[in-house]
Amino acid sequence: MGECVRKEPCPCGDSSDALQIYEDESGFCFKCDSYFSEEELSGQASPDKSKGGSAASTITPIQGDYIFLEARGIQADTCRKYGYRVGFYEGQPAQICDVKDLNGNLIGQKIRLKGKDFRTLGKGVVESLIGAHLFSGGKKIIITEGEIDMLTLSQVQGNKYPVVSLPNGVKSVKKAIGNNLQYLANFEEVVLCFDMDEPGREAVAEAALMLMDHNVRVMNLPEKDPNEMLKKGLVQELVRAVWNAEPYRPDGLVTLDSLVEEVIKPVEIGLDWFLPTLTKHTYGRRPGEVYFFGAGTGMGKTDLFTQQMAFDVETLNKPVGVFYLEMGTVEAARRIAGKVAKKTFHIPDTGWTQEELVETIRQPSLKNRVTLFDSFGVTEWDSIKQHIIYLASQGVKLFYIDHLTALATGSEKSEKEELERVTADMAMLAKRYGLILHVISHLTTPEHGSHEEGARVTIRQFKGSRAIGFWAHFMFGLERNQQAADEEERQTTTFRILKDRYTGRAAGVTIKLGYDFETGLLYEQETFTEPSTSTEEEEPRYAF
Ligand SMILES: Nc1ncnc2c1ncn2[C@@H]1O[C@H](COP(=O)(O)OP(=O)(O)OP(=O)(O)O)[C@@H](O)[C@H]1O
Repeated sequence: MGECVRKEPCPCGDSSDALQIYEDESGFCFKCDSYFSEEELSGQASPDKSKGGSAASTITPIQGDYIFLEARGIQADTCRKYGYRVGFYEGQPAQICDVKDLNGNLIGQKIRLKGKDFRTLGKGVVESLIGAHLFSGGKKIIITEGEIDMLTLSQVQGNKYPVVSLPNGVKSVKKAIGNNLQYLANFEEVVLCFDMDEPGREAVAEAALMLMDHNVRVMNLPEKDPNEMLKKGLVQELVRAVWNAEPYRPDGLVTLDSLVEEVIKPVEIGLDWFLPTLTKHTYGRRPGEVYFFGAGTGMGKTDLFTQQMAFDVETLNKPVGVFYLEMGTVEAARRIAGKVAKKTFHIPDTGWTQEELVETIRQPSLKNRVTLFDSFGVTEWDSIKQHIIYLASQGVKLFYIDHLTALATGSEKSEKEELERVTADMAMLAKRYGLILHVISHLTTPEHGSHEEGARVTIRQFKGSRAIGFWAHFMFGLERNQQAADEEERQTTTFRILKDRYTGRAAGVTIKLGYDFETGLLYEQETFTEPSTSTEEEEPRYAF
């Protein structure tokens, strides 16, 4: 570089002799803080920013007029303040916004053509914050996603307070904010006001991470963006949103304070089981929970499931999704109808008539509320999960899956690994969509005796017990001695609560169930009866 040999006007457009030319014909401008090589000054190359300073542009600015942007509700004065004009670009009507560096030198322009077609003139634009040259520091600065929102927020505050825009929407957040961290440190608060959509929220998280050393606040709007609010006349609400901007907090963290309203509501009782004693001990079934049932073979797991879903559709009026992976849909439908009609429609010659079957199966409560999965041999969890998500989108919240063990076959992973994956995924699915999943699991052989002859069911006998034990909200076991000499004993099932995550109190509770061959129904042998509550208000239930 060497000595300054003369002074000249800078290409940044400053007319004074701010550009010092050195012996090697390179130069430095004290106005725009830019270094220019000899080639740049002789017009052969663009400025080298690595040597410090910003890249003053040599673009030929597009001209235009400052007018009232009627469709947006933006006044001409606001446009003038930010250099936002209406003119023509390449023969098309265009909105043109000047982009200046912090010294006020024009470095480029943003052009908005019809149909959200944006053009950028000038290289440094993507690293700048539009409008930043207007504000050197202060209490707070708002950063918007685009120029129109910037103009909107400035205008609703009387064009008195700092508002700047990302140069190229949310995709420019990294460069524009990363390049202006020092500038933003001149403000006590940085308020982010990006669009209220997924990309906007992601950009907030990205910006907040870069602005960790700054005091970051985030605006929340009832509409998609500030200009939408201005167009709807929600000016006061918009100004209020500026003042109500909240400190940035990553998703997933909530203060107790923000939960107070929810917490003080009465605790809700879940959906009833068909077994009153079970409802009493579990406080019902809650959205987001997964229940696992284990028993030996032929013990009545599917039967119990079928009775529960018949209760759901008939008594609770709730739709159900049925995933019986080892039973045909026709047989499953007959069994569900049987539970509703108290007839064993799946067994011939048990005293039911064809008319009864037809009448039952055509009941609106049944035909409209039961959706069965026709597996065609498909037992992959990922496919079944998609069907569950689809049904959830149609309003089905109660699902019955018989059985988990079938879902773990056919995977490249070991059965244990696959069971762990599927079980964890089920729990996430239930939580995410607020579903209730009832899942049957097979058992390993007990150390002593046999399940089919009444051996006790324990948690560790469930196939995939580690994962099930971890993710299940409740685990239940069914025990019955199918070989007992006494007929009543053969039919009596001990329903055992093995795990209770909700209160911990029900674990160890057993309920004796009898089985009526005529109706094909399970029933509690000693039903728990609630003391009379006729004078009390009804307990709140999950709106489900
Ligand atoms: N307590 C009971 N007493 C007598 N029979 C019962 C009892 N519970 C269910 N059953 C009958 O036993 C048969 C087998 O029941 P279910 O298919 O429900 O058993 P499961 O445990 O699901 O069998 P699997 O291990 O084969 O899946 C059914 O016909 C059912 O109606």
